[in-house]
Amino acid sequence: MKLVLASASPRRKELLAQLSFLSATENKPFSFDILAADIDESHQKGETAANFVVRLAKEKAIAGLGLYCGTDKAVVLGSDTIVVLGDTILGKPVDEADAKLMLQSLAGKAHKVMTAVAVTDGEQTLTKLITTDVQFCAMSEADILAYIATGEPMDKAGAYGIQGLGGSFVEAIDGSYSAVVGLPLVETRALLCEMNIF
Ligand SMILES: Cc1cn([C@H]2C[C@H](O)[C@@H](COP(=O)(O)OP(=O)(O)OP(=O)(O)O)O2)c(=O)[nH]c1=O
Repeated sequence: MKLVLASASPRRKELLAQLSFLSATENKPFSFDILAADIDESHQKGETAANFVVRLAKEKAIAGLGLYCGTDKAVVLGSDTIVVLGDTILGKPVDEADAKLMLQSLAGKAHKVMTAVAVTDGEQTLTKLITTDVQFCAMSEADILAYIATGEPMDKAGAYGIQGLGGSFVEAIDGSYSAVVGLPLVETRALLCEMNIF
């Protein structure tokens, strides 16, 4: 059985590699292939944030299985992360002005980070949704501009990375740190166990 990560995210690659060292069935880390599954990530009218993020994770896994060309049977993992502030869903900023608006809206407030993981082998598709509460400290305009100037916000949901410089603005977190970074370790490991990867 081949494990395939359907993701272009370097964070997801690192987190899955971390899990691979805990493989109980063999005395060596399991290997996995990586491919980028490009899907339409637009939100559908009326769709809840939870349904949206789970749907995207599933679509990435299923699209990844369609792209996989190997001869072994594959289990493909897809994941998606969004930031939810009240009724507003924040994905990745489209440009710096968008990043500024996102950070201004998050500053001094609490929001939720939702990460969904899906694994599929073509016969069964399993999903998990993890929601984490994150409290941001107040940010001045200068803080926001300085942070955007580092470039870090641009490829991240909500325009920040808790694992990087953005961690300086995170006052408190209640939930899964790895899920905020992009791949919840405990739940992903459980899904991979269910698919007999561990
Ligand atoms: C909130 C937050 C998000 N992120 C990242 C995780 C995801 O990579 C990204 C959200 O975008 P996603 O669309 O979930 O993922 P992606 O486009 O980077 O990768 P792929 O779809 O190919 O798997 O934001 C952080 O790295 N740190 C954080 O603190």
